[in-house]
Amino acid sequence: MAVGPAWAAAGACRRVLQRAFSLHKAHSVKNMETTLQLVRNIIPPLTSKKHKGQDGRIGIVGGCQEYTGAPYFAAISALKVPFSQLPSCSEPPAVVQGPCRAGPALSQLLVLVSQGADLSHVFCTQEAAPVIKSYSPELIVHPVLDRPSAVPNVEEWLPRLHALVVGPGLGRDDTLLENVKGILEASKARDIPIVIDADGLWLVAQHPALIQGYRKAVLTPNHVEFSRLSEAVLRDPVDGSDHREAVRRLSQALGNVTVVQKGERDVISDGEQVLECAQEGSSRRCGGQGDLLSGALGVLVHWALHAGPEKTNGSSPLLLAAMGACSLVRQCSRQAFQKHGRSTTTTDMIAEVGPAFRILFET
Ligand SMILES: NC(=O)C1=CN([C@@H]2O[C@H](COP(=O)(O)OP(=O)(O)OC[C@H]3O[C@@H](n4cnc5c(N)ncnc54)[C@H](OP(=O)(O)O)[C@@H]3O)[C@@H](O)[C@H]2O)[C@@H](O)CC1
Ligand SMILES: Nc1ncnc2c1ncn2[C@@H]1O[C@H](COP(=O)(O)OP(=O)(O)OP(=O)(O)O)[C@@H](O)[C@H]1O
Ligand SMILES: [Mg+2]
Repeated sequence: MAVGPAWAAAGACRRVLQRAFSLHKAHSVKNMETTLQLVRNIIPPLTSKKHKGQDGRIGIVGGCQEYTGAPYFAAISALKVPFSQLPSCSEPPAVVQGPCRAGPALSQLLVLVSQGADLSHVFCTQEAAPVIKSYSPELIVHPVLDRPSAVPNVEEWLPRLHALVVGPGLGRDDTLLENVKGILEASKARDIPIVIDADGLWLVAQHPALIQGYRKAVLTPNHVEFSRLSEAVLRDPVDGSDHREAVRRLSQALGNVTVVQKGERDVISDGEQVLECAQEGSSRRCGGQGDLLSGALGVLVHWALHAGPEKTNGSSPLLLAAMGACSLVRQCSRQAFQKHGRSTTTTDMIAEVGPAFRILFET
């Protein structure tokens, strides 16, 4: 075989590409670390002065006859995202022997730790409610979504909710979707941050005006949901060769609604900036990981908007929240996979939320 100039040129080209890739990688890692530092800023401090519910009451709109797991995963992950800025000691909270900073007494500290991230409400159909309740006594479950009075029933709770996650396990029944339209309108009127996932994205693809220009919305499409949305909104097929530009375009076309495209790397944009989350996760692709992301994101969106510009240093709060939630889920996936390998399920990942949070945000 002739090994001549063509081979040498190919080698040189490969080296240039490798170098470019590693530079890009190093740059992304640096950017990610800078962004994660800002994410740490938005996490509310743990104090004994706060009351239950003050750091996040999250509502999940979803759960029907077929899907009860998805709203449970979203709600329990919202509940498990812990308060941060715990005592500056290395032990995990479960084994904290006493307050490490002058502050709350041990009993108070343990109460606060065990509260996790306050309260999670699930608004689901009547059939789904007892099932979801039976998964966890910690969730507050409202069997209202298929009632004619669904919208006013949910509206009653809106003044007490800090963020809404719409879509996990919602299904595509027309009556339910019609009710969810009303819930979205009512939530927007109250300026409540909204994370939209799964069948909520199906609804948005049918009616993009529902969310158009609402700057407190974050959409979290997977690969298929992203294509569906892009085709509905941009009316042309997705350019698979440039994920970053595709996500930026969709966000911009929706009036700068934040979009998180989940995948091998998560691509996040508010129509202006584009971030990538390349936190190491795992190759295990069990169902429910996206639900974990949407629930955690509900909490982080609230924290980010609440933190104020001095904490976010001019960055978009929703981009920071998205970067935080994506990193957290991928870290959970990595840790769960280290323990359970191919048998990892989303339940194993939920058990990692606390430890993963500490590794990412409390170091
Ligand atoms: N335990 C529970 O209760 C859970 C309930 N869930 C709930 O289910 C509802 C429907 O949600 P969904 O994600 O299954 O949506 P949908 O549009 O029907 O797509 C399905 C098809 O799309 C494809 N596909 C998917 N991803 C892809 C990818 N990355 N790359 C390529 N293809 C991909 C794939 O097609 P296939 O490979 O089978 O041809 C798949 O079959 C929703 O309410 C959700 O919350 C889930 O949250 C999970 C846990
Ligand atoms: N190829 C991949 N490699 C590593 N991580 C991935 C990959 N694809 C998705 N993820 C991660 O898995 C999580 C869920 O993304 P996924 O695309 O599975 O969502 P989903 O399809 O909506 O999940 P669900 O089953 O909950 O509906 C995200 O945090 C994402 O970063
Ligand atoms: Mg999903």
